[in-house]
Amino acid sequence: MISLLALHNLNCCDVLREGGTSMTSTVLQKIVVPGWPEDKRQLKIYETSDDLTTDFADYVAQLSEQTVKERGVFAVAFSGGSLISVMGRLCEAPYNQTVDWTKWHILWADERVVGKNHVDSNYKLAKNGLLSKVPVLSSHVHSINDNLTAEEAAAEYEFVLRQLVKTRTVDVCESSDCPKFDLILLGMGPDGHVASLFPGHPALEQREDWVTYLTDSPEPPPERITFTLPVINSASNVAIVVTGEAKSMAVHRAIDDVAEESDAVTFPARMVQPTDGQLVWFLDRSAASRLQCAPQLFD
Ligand SMILES: O=C1O[C@H](COP(=O)(O)O)[C@@H](O)[C@H](O)[C@H]1O
Repeated sequence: MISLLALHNLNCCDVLREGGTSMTSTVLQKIVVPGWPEDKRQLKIYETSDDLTTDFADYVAQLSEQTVKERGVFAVAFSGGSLISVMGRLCEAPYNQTVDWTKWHILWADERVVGKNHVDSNYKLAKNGLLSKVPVLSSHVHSINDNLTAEEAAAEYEFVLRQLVKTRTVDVCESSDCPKFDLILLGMGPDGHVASLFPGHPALEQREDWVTYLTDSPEPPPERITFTLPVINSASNVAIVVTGEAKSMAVHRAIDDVAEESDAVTFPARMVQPTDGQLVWFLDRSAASRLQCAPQLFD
């Protein structure tokens, strides 16, 4: 694994190069960025997608174990897209045996307003790719009601979330009064969208509701619901998983200090900044290939 402990607002980077002896014999590099607490923001870059999926599975399994010890449950929000195939490693040994799946409560950070059997359903993707292969309790899987309009589905999903917060199945963030998920898992589109928060879309500005809706998503299908930024940024842990060269420019705009000034407040992935929680970016080498904060990786 090539690992960077790198944070936003990079001015100068103190680069430590260490000999790595992981299973794939890659080199470990750390970029320590002044001004950012190392324990709050991490950027991890992997030589191969296999390295990434294994380390990501370790990360999720460790958070699950630690949170179940502390709270008795693990409240996690999934996204759809390529993230689910990365999560596939969790269905394999040792994770399928060692993770306490019965303590997981699963919601979706975003969902397409289509039937649960529809090819575009994020629920269906997760069910086929993970949930049908591990002993998660069906009563702990909180998917949207697919018989409603997008507006109704968002309102009902927020109601479900409020009930889970009342019972502290999902914790509460004291400072924002928002749900405080133990872990929110995000992918990122080539345009920088996370969950279904797209650049320039009013849903990105929503600060009141926990769950909002779109009927004009720039990417099909048009009708979606999504967690709002305050909910994402209130989580204890947020992971953003990005692979492939096609997203390298978006990765650069989301992370590098040289990104356009306006990106700081309009580029969705860059706006994921947990207030008190921890953020980890998981990138493969291709996705990281335009990162200016780490050119030495690609010498
Ligand atoms: O539309 C969506 O896209 C993003 C990114 O998907 P990816 O396949 O490019 O990784 C995804 O995270 C989100 O859940 C989904 O609804």
